[in-house]
Amino acid sequence: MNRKLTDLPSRERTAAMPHVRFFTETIEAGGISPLSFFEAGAFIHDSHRFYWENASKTMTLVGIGHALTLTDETGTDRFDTIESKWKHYCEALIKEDKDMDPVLFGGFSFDEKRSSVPSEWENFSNALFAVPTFQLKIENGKTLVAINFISEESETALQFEALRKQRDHLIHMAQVQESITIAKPALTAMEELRKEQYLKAVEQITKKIQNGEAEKVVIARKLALQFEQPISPAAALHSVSNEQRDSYNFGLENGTQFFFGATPERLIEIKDGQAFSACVAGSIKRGSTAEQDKQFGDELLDDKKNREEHQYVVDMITGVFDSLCASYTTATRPKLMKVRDIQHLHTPVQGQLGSESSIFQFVKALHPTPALGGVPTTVAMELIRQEENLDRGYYAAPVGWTDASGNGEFAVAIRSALLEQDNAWLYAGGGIVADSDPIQEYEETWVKFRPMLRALGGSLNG
Ligand SMILES: C=C(O[C@@H]1C=C(C(=O)O)C=C[C@H]1O)C(=O)O
Ligand SMILES: [Mg+2]
Repeated sequence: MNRKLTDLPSRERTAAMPHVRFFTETIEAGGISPLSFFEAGAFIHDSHRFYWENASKTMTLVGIGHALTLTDETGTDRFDTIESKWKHYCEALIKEDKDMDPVLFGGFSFDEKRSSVPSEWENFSNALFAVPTFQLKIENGKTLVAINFISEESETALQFEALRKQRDHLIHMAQVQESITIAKPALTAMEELRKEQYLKAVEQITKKIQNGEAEKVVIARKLALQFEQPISPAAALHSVSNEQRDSYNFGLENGTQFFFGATPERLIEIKDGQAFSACVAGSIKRGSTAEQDKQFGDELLDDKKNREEHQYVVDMITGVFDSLCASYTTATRPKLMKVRDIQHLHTPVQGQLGSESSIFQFVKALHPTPALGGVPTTVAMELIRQEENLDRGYYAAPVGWTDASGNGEFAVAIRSALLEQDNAWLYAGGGIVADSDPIQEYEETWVKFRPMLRALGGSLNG
């Protein structure tokens, strides 16, 4: 019998949850691909899985099942609420040195004020986080699998033993699995939802900015796709993971729905006392030859409208770092970030954590940056609600993970889609400033739809 399971904590862990114990047990497991593990997870916990691959491809995380689910419906307090609940559970964690840290994975909705009009996002709370029952992590050439288990009962040995059997079964299935079904079912319909309203919104916002009501506002739109057959979450992830080698590739399963994407935009990473963020705003398409690609890139670096879109983001993110970090550094001018389908202006920001700061405090202070909201933030949010009139759900919102040591990373969930069986909704937007043009913005959204259209097998318009 495992020592940890009989070793009752000698003190009450927390006032709020006196009897809770949080067990974790890690083993090393060779020869598993993360996607096979994710797919094998469907036999155990279809409906509760997640996937995360960071942009530098140094770390992959997969979660199967929920050892703990944290949701929150309150508006502005949701970051604090999730953080304090998570901290309570971390105090009850019983862990040995060989065990990896359990992770809490999930996301927040873009807007804490959700529209009362029903949408495809109805089943997503303002915050939806979970500690997976089975956690796979691949990092530094090591594949680790953990069981996480939270219980209020005093006798847990039998339950834990049952979880070990499930874990072994899961690992076995992932190891023997033939390759994942990657066929892309035929697209049977694609609808541009409220295209005219989108064009009108961009025009209206541009006027309002010219009148001095705001400086920048991001406006988005959506596509609805229908396929001949259901697309499995594993197949969708297989595509993005192969096609988008420089992005954060993520997936969050919620019942029969799967929110996934390939985003180039880091919101915040906390690693060993350091904080890293990225200003990503200002866009141009990739060229079809190396020469043309460079020409487009140079054009973007010199473009007044795009530099303005970008600068608002730099000002805001450096402001947050100024208040939450002991010290920080940033480049004086943007560089180019090139991902498969698009190039962006990019300014990294890095700082030394202040004593009171935490990853959730950064998420709270940063979201929404003017890359997805606008300037001033509250005015921009009101204008988005009025003019865009779209339930963004988790599109453009923070999605990511944190662990019991306070490390973690959140990306901004753009270049994303919500998949449900044979239906998918795709979202894309752009930063509107005083000299924006509706048709050019419309074309920019087509470039931003490309990663998800490519992944799902839709036509690459625009
Ligand atoms: C809004 C999106 O992307 C954002 C808007 C950009 C722009 O307008 O240039 C660029 C990157 C992101 O900050 C999106 O991809 O949907
Ligand atoms: Mg733009």
